[in-house]
This record gives sequence, structure tokens and C-alpha cells, in this order.
Amino acid sequence: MKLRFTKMQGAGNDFVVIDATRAPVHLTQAQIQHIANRYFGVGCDQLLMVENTDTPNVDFRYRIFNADGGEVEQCGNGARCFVRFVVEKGLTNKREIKVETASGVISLSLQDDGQVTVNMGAPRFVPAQIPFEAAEQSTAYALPLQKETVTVSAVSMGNPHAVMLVDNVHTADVGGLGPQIESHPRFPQRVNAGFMQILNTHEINLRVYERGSGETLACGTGACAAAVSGMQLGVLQTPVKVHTRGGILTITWQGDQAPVMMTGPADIVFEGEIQL
Ligand SMILES: N[C@@H](CCC[C@H](N)C(=O)O)C(=O)O
Repeated sequence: MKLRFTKMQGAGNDFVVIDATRAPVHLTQAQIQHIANRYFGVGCDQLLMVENTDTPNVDFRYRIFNADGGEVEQCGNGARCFVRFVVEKGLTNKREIKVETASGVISLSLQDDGQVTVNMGAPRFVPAQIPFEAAEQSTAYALPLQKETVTVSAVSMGNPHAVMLVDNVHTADVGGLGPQIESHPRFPQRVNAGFMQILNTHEINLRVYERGSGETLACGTGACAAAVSGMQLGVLQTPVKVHTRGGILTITWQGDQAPVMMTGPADIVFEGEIQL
């Protein structure tokens, strides 16, 4: 079978986007792993499947699969690419779009300068909702790893995140600590591991070792998780400019149940067809 796709990127987090609105597309986990493979396939951090929905007042459904083929709840950079995709492909003429994801409905708006703003909903800090095993809720948890104990904040942005403060993001042991945090037994559904360096109260450097994909050049939900964790810890204030290895994301949050707003780029790179 030949499958048409669009290759996209948002701040260097890259995606293979499949249009399943005209005809249903079913991919096995092995096929998704093959498409995501940078040597034998197209190469991407996540595969996004754009589908129709029957839910009232919602425009589309979009499904997110990590490079390991596992389906996940949320993807911030993917959400921006999704909106750019449905507009450029003529699947809608709206600029304000509501999309259903596995973790609920989110709203997106495409701006005239090509940047996309996503209402990511309110962050969740209750351990059971992340999910994270903890006796009680806190802004910082000690997490024993193989050779050291690190301190992390735990938050759900629809998907689970652990964020730790580091002195220098460029020299942080993301490749060594990231996989240990990702698979830590206190995160029963595994977790995305963020490494955040505070530059000033409105600016951070961030690297994220993503669950199911490894380190990516940027993680949108990771940027939201880092910004809100920093605000909870009292070291950041809204708005927060997040410098990732692939670009800049801007996060605002007014606290409590207010939604986290994320703004950043989303671009089409090329179109293609892959033999499966
Ligand atoms: N790159 C994404 C997050 C994708 C999903 C994540 N790896 C997970 O497993 O939760 C983003 O931009 O948010």
C-alpha cells in the first residue's frame, strides 16, 4: 500500500501528518515505527492522524502516535501543525478551530503572521491525574534514580511531565537521566522529562526527553509544563519565553484553573508518498 503524507515541523519537533478525513487510515504499531524511522522510513518524532468527528461544535479529531508507535493523549507542537495542515489543505476555512484529542477538546487559532496559538487547557497537579504515585500533592518531589536523587515537579498538560531545574541545559545529562525519569516506576504511564534552566523570571532554556520518542528539538506540552512548574515554584512569571533547541515558544498562564496558552510556529516541509 502507498500512503500519502505531509512532513511538518513546529520549532524543530517534526511530524508526519496523515489526512484520514477523506478515507479511513489504519496503521499498525510496526507501520508507525517504520514511517517514523529516520533511516528506513520518512523520519519523525510523532505521527499525526487527522480525522472527522461526530462531536457537536468540534471541527476535527486528531490522534497522536509517538515514534515508538504508542498512541498518546496530547501534543502541543503537533496541535499547531494540525491547524496549519487543515487550513492549507482546504479542509476548513475557519481560523479558530476546535479539535478533539484523546485528552479532551482544545481550541486553536491561526494568526496572520503564520504563528499559531493553542489553548492547552488548565494544567493538572493532582498526582492521580498525572498519573504519578505520591502520598500527597507538592510542587517538588524527590525522585531516586540509579546514581542520584533528583527533584522534579510533576504536571499533566493532558499528557504527563516531570520537570527538573538544571544550572546549564547545554551540559545537562539529558541522555542519561531522561530515560531513567521516563520509565520511573512512580509514573505508571511513563513520563516526558523536561530539563529547565531559568534565565530570568520571563525566560528559560528547555530540553525535553520525550516519552516514546527520545530527546526532540522542542516539546510544546513540555514548554507549558516547564513554564507552569516554574510559576508554581515562584521562579517564573507569565509570559514565559521558552528557548528550545529548535525555536522559541511563548507560554502564558494566569494561574489556577486558567488555561495555558502556547504560541509558536508551524510549517509544512514537504509532501510525499511512502510504500508500506
Ligand atoms: N512533542 C509533543 C509531545 C508528544 C507526546 C509525548 N511524547 C508523550 O508521550 O506524551 C509536544 O509538542 O507536546
